Amino acid sequence: MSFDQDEEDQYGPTYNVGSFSKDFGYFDNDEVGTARPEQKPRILLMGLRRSGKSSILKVVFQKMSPNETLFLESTNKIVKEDISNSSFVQFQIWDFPGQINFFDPSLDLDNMFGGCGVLVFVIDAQDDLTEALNKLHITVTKAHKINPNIKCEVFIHKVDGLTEDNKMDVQRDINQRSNDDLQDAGIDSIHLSFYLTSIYDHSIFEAFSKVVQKLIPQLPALENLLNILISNSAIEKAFLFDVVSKIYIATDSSPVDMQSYQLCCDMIDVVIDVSGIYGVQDDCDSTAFDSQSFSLIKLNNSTVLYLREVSTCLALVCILREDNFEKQGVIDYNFLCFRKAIQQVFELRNKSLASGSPTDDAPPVTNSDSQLN
Ligand SMILES: Nc1nc2c(ncn2[C@@H]2O[C@H](COP(=O)(O)OP(=O)(O)OP(=O)(O)O)[C@@H](O)[C@H]2O)c(=O)[nH]1
Repeated sequence: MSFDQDEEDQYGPTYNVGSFSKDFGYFDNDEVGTARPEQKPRILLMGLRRSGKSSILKVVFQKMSPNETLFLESTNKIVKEDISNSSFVQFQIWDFPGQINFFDPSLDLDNMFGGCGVLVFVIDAQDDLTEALNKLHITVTKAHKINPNIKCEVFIHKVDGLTEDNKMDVQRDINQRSNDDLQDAGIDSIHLSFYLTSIYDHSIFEAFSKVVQKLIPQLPALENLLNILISNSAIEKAFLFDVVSKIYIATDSSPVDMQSYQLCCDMIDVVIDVSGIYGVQDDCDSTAFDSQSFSLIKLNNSTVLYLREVSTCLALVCILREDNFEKQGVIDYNFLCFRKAIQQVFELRNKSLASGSPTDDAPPVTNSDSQLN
């Protein structure tokens, strides 16, 4: 695998996001049911100028380091980014220029908002909020009028510059004012979700994980499978990761704490880096990983991090107590059942993509396959 791609290669439209390129050979691509661009769900990134939209896109999906975003130029036209990392992670992101004017007659709002899955509105928490809140109100009301199914997510961004108390105050303020504006306008059918984000920590990855999950109709089936896996394997927490972007597409239903998520992200970094250096031999067709690949890290607090490859660019990362890992055979057997079930969900999704009809169907999930502990 080569890390020395030139700039153009790195950020051009054909760039395969992340240090984890497909030619790495981690996975075989047979399972990727690639959707046509027009079939892909769409995420719109909107907000005032300099609020941080392009930085978010570059940091999460193009592995730009946060410091490099200081040199980003203003976006002056809509930038469309195709994300096709795995069967579940397929969507388009449209990055809008901050100065977009919804009253400009040349703008095709129907095309912009119609058929769009999620609208992410970015607010710079370190800037004056009034203008941002006005723009948020105009944007969500227009979007909702055209597409009542659109999900509206608000990133309260650049919170790295705020103290913990300040963060809470700003979130409460934005939540209150934006909902008051909607109520004053007599609109109560728009639900806004709020996230505190920064590109300088994992918060932006966590927030984007939740946004992407809203585009995955099979999410309840994935969560159910993870619940069954952890309860039968004495696992504390399990994430299903898209290893390219490090967003998690599903987790079990126990609450996510930031520290566990960061630990799992760091583990993926370690695995990718070590594999990138030692995994692939030059001029050789052999791949760094195959379906038997796994990684195990023991921490000095009697906790184990366990990573197993699931399918194309998807990995299961679990956190469990060292004592419980003594029954690794049971965990591995349960994992194989889990992977088989995930593949069935994949197949169903691919079938629905091929027929062009989106479906919420997922195979019935039972825990009869999993071996009880
Ligand atoms: N402190 C801090 N700065 C950030 C963060 N995200 C982005 N920035 C900075 O904000 C500035 C503007 O970022 P851009 O990504 O260009 O903003 P934009 O919303 O795309 O701007 P337009 O293209 O003009 O609409 C850059 O200098 C970034 O480094 C963050 O989480 N924290």
